[in-house]
Amino acid sequence: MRIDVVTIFPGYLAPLREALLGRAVGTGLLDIAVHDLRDWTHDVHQAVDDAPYGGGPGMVMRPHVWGEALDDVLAADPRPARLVVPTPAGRPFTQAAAHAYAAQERLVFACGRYEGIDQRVVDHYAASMPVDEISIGDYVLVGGEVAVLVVVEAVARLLPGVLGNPRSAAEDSFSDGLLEGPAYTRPEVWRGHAVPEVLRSGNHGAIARWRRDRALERTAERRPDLIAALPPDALDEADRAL
Ligand SMILES: NC(=S)c1ccno1
Repeated sequence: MRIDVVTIFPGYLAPLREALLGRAVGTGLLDIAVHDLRDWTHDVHQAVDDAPYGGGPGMVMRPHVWGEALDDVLAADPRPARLVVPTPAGRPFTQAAAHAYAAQERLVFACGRYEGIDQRVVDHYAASMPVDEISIGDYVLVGGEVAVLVVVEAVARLLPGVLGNPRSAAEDSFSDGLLEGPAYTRPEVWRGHAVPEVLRSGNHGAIARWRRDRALERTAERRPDLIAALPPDALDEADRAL
């Protein structure tokens, strides 16, 4: 997979070269290119924003700079790309979306700043390629860069070969529509808190049942919306008896 990120703060994306993502790049599983939007400005001030039509606070990022940048970035690789624009006004980015993105050959991220990118940029490219305006949560950041780090990590870990144990991704929170339950490791007792006995029993059936029950309880308590969204056949008789 190739990932391009266009931003006015390339340094914000440095973590993409670290740890798991850095190894994925090093082994060729991931190809990441970060581009400075200001490289496509032509004025001495390298202006990328201007006052909003209709008035209001803040500045809006100028369409012609973005158009020149995205034209060049998209033309740099023949693989079909999906343009992804993080914005508080976007559709929620979910684990399902992460899996969908992991199947893409190429993702191009446009990082907005200020009050965002002139809407005509999204509208223009949406006429010729898939474009997603996505949000990582109901809060407002200073720009899209941090959201890109979140999305790229959520996607990259799903790529074959990136995680040491592929079962980790298969048993993620949300993989079965539920939150993951609690996890424990040694020592058996820590500051008077003992590991649940069933986890030390070696009874794999009982352990699986206990883990499922704890996941159902946690999800019902913290995210009842996920329970409500489960398909009718998702809960078996034992689940319903909980
Ligand atoms: N919530 C998201 S994705 C965002 C982007 C910029 N500010 O907030």
